[in-house]
Amino acid sequence: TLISPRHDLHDRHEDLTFIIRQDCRPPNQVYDAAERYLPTIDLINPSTRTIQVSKTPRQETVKLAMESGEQVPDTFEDINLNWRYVVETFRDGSVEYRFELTFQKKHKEKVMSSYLPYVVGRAEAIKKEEKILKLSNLTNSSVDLEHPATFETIAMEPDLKRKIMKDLDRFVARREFYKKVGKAWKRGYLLYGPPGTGKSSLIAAMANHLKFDVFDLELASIRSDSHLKSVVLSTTNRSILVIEDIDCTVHNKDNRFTLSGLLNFMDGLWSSCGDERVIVFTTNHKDRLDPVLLRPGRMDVHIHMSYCTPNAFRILASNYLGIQDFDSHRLKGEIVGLLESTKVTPADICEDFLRQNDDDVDGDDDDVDVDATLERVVKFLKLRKLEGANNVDETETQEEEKAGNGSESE
Ligand SMILES: Nc1ncnc2c1ncn2[C@@H]1O[C@H](COP(=O)(O)OP(=O)(O)OP(=O)(O)O)[C@@H](O)[C@H]1O
Repeated sequence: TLISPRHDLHDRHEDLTFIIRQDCRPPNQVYDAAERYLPTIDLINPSTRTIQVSKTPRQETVKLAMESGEQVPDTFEDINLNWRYVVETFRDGSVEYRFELTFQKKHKEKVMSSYLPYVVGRAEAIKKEEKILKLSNLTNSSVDLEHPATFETIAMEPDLKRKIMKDLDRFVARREFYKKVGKAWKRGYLLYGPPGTGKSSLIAAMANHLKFDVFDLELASIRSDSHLKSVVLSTTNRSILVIEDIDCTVHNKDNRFTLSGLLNFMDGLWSSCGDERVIVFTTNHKDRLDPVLLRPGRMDVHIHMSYCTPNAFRILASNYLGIQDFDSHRLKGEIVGLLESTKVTPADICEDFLRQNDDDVDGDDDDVDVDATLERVVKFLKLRKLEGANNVDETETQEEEKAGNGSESE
């Protein structure tokens, strides 16, 4: 129906409503902020009829959220505001999610310049406190990252672990430094090592440590520079961008990416993504990467994820079997010797430990027979050694090194 302008002018409204739609690319920050902020004001008021309640296994408390059609009042300084949440399904099956924020028109300026920035700021602060992180593969909507790996549970050399945590902490604390030296506030990591050594677990531990979201950037689905740009723009600051298996990308069958295409991609990635980003590349074969990819500035820190070392084994034994005093166990020497001469990944060890639990017919995980378990581990390692006859070469230890000649400005 056409409404005549005259009619419209006579129809005066004291109230104004902002429509805040959920947009995916780039995301509507105000929508995301409202989603986080509103549960912090009392969602249940005299007019509330229904409310969403949820809790994931890792959340400590039950979370409330507005249900479609429900309203929540808020006050800011002397302004009364009303939030309404609407989910609308259209004939073509598409669904629109939106917040409607209504207030007296005369407060328009203040709402724009003070209230909405306040809401966005509060949401940012809440996000930093939240333990639940988002994991997104950039093609589907994001899901909560429920990966439980933390630096405490991850099995790797304690020294390397400390170095990585220190590097991450220093990176997030150095906004001013990056600004001063005119460097983009980003940090690139290359995680390399055989499958099952914990590259994905380390990424989750990094995200849990920094409380950053994780975006999995599937290189194979990138069609062009502009597509890359729009995908990268849809990711948020304070996030980890993951590009897995970069070696496969250059060497895959249909040759989708030439080396120069990949270099363009990486440079585009650095220049188009926002501040406070960690970019993680993973590969199972660092030796297959062209050295130009390893140039400083593209990947600042290289982390070798190695086969299971005795130190890593200690951590897994403590996590999975509750063994705190592995060093005083009679089988320690034999296990350490086998680990040092056998290529077995932490994932293999985890699997073997889980098998022990499965064999526990009482289903009583707390009551692990340590002796029997470690004896079985010895058997497993011996079998592995025989099967492979592929002993670890001397250089295969976990290490951390700076890219190139360490030219990163400090
Ligand atoms: N270093 C580790 N510390 C703790 N758990 C580990 C470690 N490495 C592997 N695991 C266990 O093995 C499983 C598989 O490991 P993960 O997926 O992290 O390895 P990956 O190196 O990323 O392998 P891929 O290259 O195949 O993706 C994990 O879910 C975790 O349970």
